[in-house]
Amino acid sequence: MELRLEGVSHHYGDVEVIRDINLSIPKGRIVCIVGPSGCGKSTLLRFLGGLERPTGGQVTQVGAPPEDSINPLTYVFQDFALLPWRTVEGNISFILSDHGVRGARAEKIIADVLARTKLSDFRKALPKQLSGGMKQRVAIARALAVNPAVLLMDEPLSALDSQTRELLMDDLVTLWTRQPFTSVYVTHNLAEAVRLGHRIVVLSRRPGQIREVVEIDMPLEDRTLGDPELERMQKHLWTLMRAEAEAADMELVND
Ligand SMILES: Nc1ncnc2c1ncn2[C@@H]1O[C@H](COP(=O)(O)OP(=O)(O)OP(=O)(O)O)[C@@H](O)[C@H]1O
Repeated sequence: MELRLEGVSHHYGDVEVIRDINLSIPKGRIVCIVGPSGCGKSTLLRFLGGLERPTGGQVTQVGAPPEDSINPLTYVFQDFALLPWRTVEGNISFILSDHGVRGARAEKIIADVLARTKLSDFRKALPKQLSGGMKQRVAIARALAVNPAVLLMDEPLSALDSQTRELLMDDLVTLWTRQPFTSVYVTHNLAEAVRLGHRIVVLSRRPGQIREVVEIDMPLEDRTLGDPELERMQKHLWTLMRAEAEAADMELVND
């Protein structure tokens, strides 16, 4: 299944937040969306997930989700959003049960996603016993458990320290390499974008418009920290964003 945004625009009251976005999210690819604060990244993600409708244009799903997809459009948020009173496996079984998946089928899925996210030894732990990085692994495991057609990630690593971010990026690359998934990944962090994105969409500040779409051909598993080609890409992205970021910063200060 692919997602497409066609001529998408949006106003909140009199405020125009997004203008004429045309974008496709190809199957099996990670599309990163970067841009200054308030340019509409999270709003676009809500449109893609069907949580909100744009005031103009269309969001379309092309093709059917995989037959075994339990929840075709699934989010991962910055704040993990785990249920504190449920264990790691309890957090995953809760979502599965909510979609009618219980018993042996749920057990099999839980064992699989815990193994894929290196959490098998932590299945009985409570969220409060886990580090931030482990909590986000649980949130990723929970999202993968419903086998989404498109995984919608909103700043998933922003609450983590830089070392933990590196580890989680490695994990995401390993997960994708073993079993490619389709994802839209919103981030402020350009290093994350060049590490994880097959396609990077740079938005201008409000109203968010596409300034440039950067494609990176290098396989994800070859993208190592400090790679000169990736650093060059990152610099290019920063050149595009710098003036917009400065203007957005001033706007916030003046608000
Ligand atoms: N429900 C709402 N009602 C009114 N304005 C909103 C609403 N949601 C978002 N906005 C405004 O729309 C603009 C885009 O917001 P959005 O959260 O999508 O931006 P963003 O690029 O994700 O920002 P950030 O990088 O700071 O998270 C912002 O100016 C925001 O204040």
